[in-house]
Amino acid sequence: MTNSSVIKPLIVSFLPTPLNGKINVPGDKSISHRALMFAALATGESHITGLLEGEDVMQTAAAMQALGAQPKRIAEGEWHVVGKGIGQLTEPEDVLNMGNSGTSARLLSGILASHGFLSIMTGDGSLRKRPMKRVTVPLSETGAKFATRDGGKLPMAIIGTDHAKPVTYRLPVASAQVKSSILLAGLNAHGVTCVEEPVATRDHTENMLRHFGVKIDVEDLPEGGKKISLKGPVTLQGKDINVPGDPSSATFMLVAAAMIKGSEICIENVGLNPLRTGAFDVLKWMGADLKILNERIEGGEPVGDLVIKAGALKAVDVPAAHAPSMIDEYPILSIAAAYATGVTRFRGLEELRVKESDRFTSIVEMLRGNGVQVDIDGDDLIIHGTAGNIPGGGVVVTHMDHRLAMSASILGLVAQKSVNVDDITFIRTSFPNYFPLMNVLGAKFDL
Ligand SMILES: O=C(O)C1=C[C@@H](OP(=O)(O)O)[C@@H](O)[C@H](O)C1
Ligand SMILES: C=C(OP(=O)(O)O)C(=O)O
Repeated sequence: MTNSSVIKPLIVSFLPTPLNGKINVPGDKSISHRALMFAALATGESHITGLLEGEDVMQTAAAMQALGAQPKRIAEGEWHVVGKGIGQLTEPEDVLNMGNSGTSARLLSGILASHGFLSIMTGDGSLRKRPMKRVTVPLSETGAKFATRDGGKLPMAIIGTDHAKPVTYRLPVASAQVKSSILLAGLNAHGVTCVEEPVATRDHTENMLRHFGVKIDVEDLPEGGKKISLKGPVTLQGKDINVPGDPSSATFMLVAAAMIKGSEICIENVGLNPLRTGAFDVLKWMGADLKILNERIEGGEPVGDLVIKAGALKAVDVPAAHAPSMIDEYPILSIAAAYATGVTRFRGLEELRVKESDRFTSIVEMLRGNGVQVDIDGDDLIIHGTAGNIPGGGVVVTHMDHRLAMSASILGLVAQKSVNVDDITFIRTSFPNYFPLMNVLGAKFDL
């Protein structure tokens, strides 16, 4: 199901008792999407463990199946994929529905650009508002043709080509989805595909392509950022992949435990790719007692266990350059900032406007609607901390945005008056067992 027909509101009240315990969060969403896509493009079979079975990733699985690969669920989080090989996907019989998932839509567009058949892609009411031109413009240089609604929105028709030309492109926005989309088109293009990113973004595509046996060159640019190139066409060899816990999901629990007096929790086996852990730095800058234990490398990605204890939080000034490494964490960090003492400034948040909702505006509405003063200065958010006294008492409109819904639920646990979250259904897109896990820690959500 992609369009939520049933809306589920939730009223959340102050939690007077601490959070405690040890949990594992589900697999990383970014890595899970890539694991299914790359396994489908590989020659041979791949075995995936720890796969996130949230709705977004399940849309990717369904799309790869519709394109002729055979992803099969064996047990919880354990999947077996029979790949088709590069250039060997087959024309889908029906529209590919990407649901709420920008990553599925953008990355798959790249794959489809260099396959010589027609595909039609759509998404839910949130995804149909999100910009696709950021991928269709560079991907058109392969020779593929794109027809979109309303100047660059889904639904979109893609006429791919078996004779894709390699693209050279400098990203105008810091986006791992755009970077990945171009690199994936390059897998079946003849010649060198080259992407320059002015600021480094998550590099799971690069890491996992290497894991599947693709030679990929990454250079640091003298002015900052990176240049990534690969020479196509390539062959991917089926592999085993173990997906680490999602650091973006873990951050919800970390922020809750940092704020709720007397709490101490441990989250095991969390991905610690340095291009994903900006929020952990920010929590430490805010004075949170956060420790990373048992750091190790698993399946080419760093992982570790996170231990956090509640304590006083202070305001922070987060530079724009930090945004790509914590881009999905601003909604929950905005709650930490509202709870902290002092005035926090988050700089350079323009990319927040094109997520599942316009998160820039959604955050402002969530906080102001619950008695927190927020100022806006261009693309910067300025949050006036309440020193632990968030008034609450408001309604949070979540706009089909899972991260807004989870953030609002945590706001309710620490606010003085109950918070009414208008719809929690979209949480299933990235974190299906969010409420049960929070309740294991002692959150007492009444669903
Ligand atoms: O590549 C990815 O897996 C993602 C990249 C980010 O999007 P952008 O590339 O649009 O910044 C992030 O917000 C999204 O949740 C996942
Ligand atoms: C932005 C997100 O995902 P996507 O772009 O894949 O919809 C997210 O999970 O916060």
